[in-house]
Amino acid sequence: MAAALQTLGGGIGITLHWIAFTPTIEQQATEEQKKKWLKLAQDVAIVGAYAQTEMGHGTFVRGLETTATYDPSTQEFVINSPTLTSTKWWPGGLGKTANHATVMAQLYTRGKCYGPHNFMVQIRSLENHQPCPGVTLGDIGPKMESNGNDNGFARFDHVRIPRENMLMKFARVEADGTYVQPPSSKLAYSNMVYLRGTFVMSAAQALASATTIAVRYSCVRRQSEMKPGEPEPQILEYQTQQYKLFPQLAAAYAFWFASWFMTQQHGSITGSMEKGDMSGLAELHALSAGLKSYTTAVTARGIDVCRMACGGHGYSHASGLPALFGGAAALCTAEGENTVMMLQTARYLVKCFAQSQAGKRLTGTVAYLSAVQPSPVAGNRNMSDLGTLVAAFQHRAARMVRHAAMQMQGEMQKGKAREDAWNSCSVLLIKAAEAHVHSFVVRNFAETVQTVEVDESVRAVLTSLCQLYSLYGITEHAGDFLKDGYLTGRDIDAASSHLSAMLARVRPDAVALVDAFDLHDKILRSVLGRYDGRVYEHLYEWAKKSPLNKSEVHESYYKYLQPFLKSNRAKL
Ligand SMILES: CCCCCCCC/C=C\CCCC(=O)SCCNC(=O)CCNC(=O)[C@H](O)C(C)(C)COP(=O)(O)OP(=O)(O)OC[C@H]1O[C@@H](n2cnc3c(N)ncnc32)[C@H](O)[C@@H]1OP(=O)(O)O
Ligand SMILES: Cc1cc2nc3c(=O)[nH]c(=O)nc-3n(C[C@H](O)[C@H](O)[C@H](O)COP(=O)(O)OP(=O)(O)OC[C@H]3O[C@@H](n4cnc5c(N)ncnc54)[C@H](O)[C@@H]3O)c2cc1C
Repeated sequence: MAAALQTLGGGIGITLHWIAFTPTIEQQATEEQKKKWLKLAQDVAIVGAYAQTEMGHGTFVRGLETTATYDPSTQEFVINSPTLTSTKWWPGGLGKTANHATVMAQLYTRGKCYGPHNFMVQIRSLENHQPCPGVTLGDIGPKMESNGNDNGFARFDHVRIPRENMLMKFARVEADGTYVQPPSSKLAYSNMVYLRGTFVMSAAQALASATTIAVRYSCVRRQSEMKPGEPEPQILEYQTQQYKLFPQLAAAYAFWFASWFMTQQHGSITGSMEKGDMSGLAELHALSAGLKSYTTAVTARGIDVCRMACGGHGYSHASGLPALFGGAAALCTAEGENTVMMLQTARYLVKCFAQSQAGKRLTGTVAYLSAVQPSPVAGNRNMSDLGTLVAAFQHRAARMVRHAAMQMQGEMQKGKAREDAWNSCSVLLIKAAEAHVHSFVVRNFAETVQTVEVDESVRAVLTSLCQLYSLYGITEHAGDFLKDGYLTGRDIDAASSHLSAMLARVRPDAVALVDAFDLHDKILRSVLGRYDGRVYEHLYEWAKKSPLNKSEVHESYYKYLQPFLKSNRAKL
């Protein structure tokens, strides 16, 4: 049933039921509430949306305007949309599919506001799917991509729900209206941390799909003459084509491994939180926010590189690449806009740097900030050694975090308020946070290829891929490594030479590396990326099925072109 709904498309969007609505019940409902709603959601006996974003606020959750006001006389919450901008706007499935929603609203009780909390609201009748009394629903209209998903809007006109519909695992409102504090006010945001973590795998899978399509097509496509008189080569023989595709292929593996770490971290830290230990929440938030931002941004850019590497046919929907790009572009905005998320990571790094300056030994993903020497030790480094490459990325990140933090401290010493100093250093802060996440991805990639249980021949290929990913990062951001002399120009030249060698070394395994993603044609939905490589036959068949080809002479000829041609000819 769920699969059927999933593929129904055309105005039916059940994705968010699975990735946001159901996990919110799992993470924010009490055991009692889970008994009431979780199985209904898991069996798709109800279909839900995660209704947090409003027309006027998506990023600034504390600025949301929807209200949930507790009425102790009836022990109900009154859900209301007080302004036009408080209209819930964007939630997937909200327009036409969902009959329930978890609604994020400002909680008021006894005349005081306690900030955003989640509430379960039935929005459509289970009998006839009509909107419930006081609820106005609709679709927000065509989008860049994913138009099968009915991202919708909702307005609430003093809709009453039982007190028990507030998801009360962390915070509670008693029958008399007493508010009971949660261990952390940010626990109401916990499902966003979870979802951001899943975006890392979504990015990896999207980049894996795009590189599968582009690498396979680059073995089918023959074009031009590499040597006069010789047959047209596979375009994958061109070094420029390898330089376009193999770093994206390496990034797909890097992000795949990063998502393994993210999943493990999320499970471990939320497990500790279940026992009351909140100490890991800040690192989990910073890591999920930074990884989500970094991997989705690189993925969206990488998919477009793959699209361009396929020439004209890459621009056709037959390739599957425009749709992949549109989906990946959504990942850059949804679940926390990328800039805002990277600034959250920067906020955590500045805090950790200050702790390190005060003598605290840092642990976890920021441990290197304590360990890295501020003064560079230039010298002829072995740029093919993974340890050397990891150390270079950590040095770069530590230097940039230190620079941004010191810049901010300097602004405040000149008398600027902290918020103003933050804003005037935020570009530096973003770059430092990106360097931090990049160094994490490189280190995690290197540790994974060195420890994963695979045949040694496979380890050798993965090691080459990790070297390629790291060397590409160093050459693309050479200035960051040269700035304090940690790497020399000779090191950068060596990195470029090794990168060229890695392109040639990965070439023989490129098809095997994309086949290893094991993406069925039905998932890839790409004529160019077909497993059987029969691109041209299927491209022609695909085009013939275009709606425009239903008639030999399209009706637009008779309506527009014919009279236009006629009147132009009459003037000759
Ligand atoms: C190719 C595949 C195609 C698939 C296509 C799919 C398309 C996408 C599918 C749909 C999914 C999308 C669903 C959604 O978008 S749901 C809505 C998502 N919305 C957001 O993510 C909102 C983002 N904004 C926020 O999270 C917050 O407003 C904020 C930006 C983090 C700011 O919060 P706040 O103002 O409260 O906090 P401060 O910045 O002042 O920081 C205060 C301290 O709180 C800590 N903090 C913040 N957030 C968290 C958290 N989540 N967990 C833990 N701690 C948190 C922060 O670190 C500060 O701590 P400090 O100690 O420094 O004070
Ligand atoms: C495909 C898709 C699906 C979605 N699904 C859902 C869903 O199911 N449920 C749901 O609730 N929401 C959903 N959303 C909404 C999404 O969560 C928001 O769009 C997202 O959080 C961004 O918020 P915003 O739209 O307010 O952007 P804004 O924050 O208005 O972004 C505009 C610009 O302002 C900048 N900016 C904002 N704040 C700051 C700051 N503090 N510092 C620096 N720059 C800043 C941003 O960087 C950005 O450049 C979806 C969105 C999309 C595109």
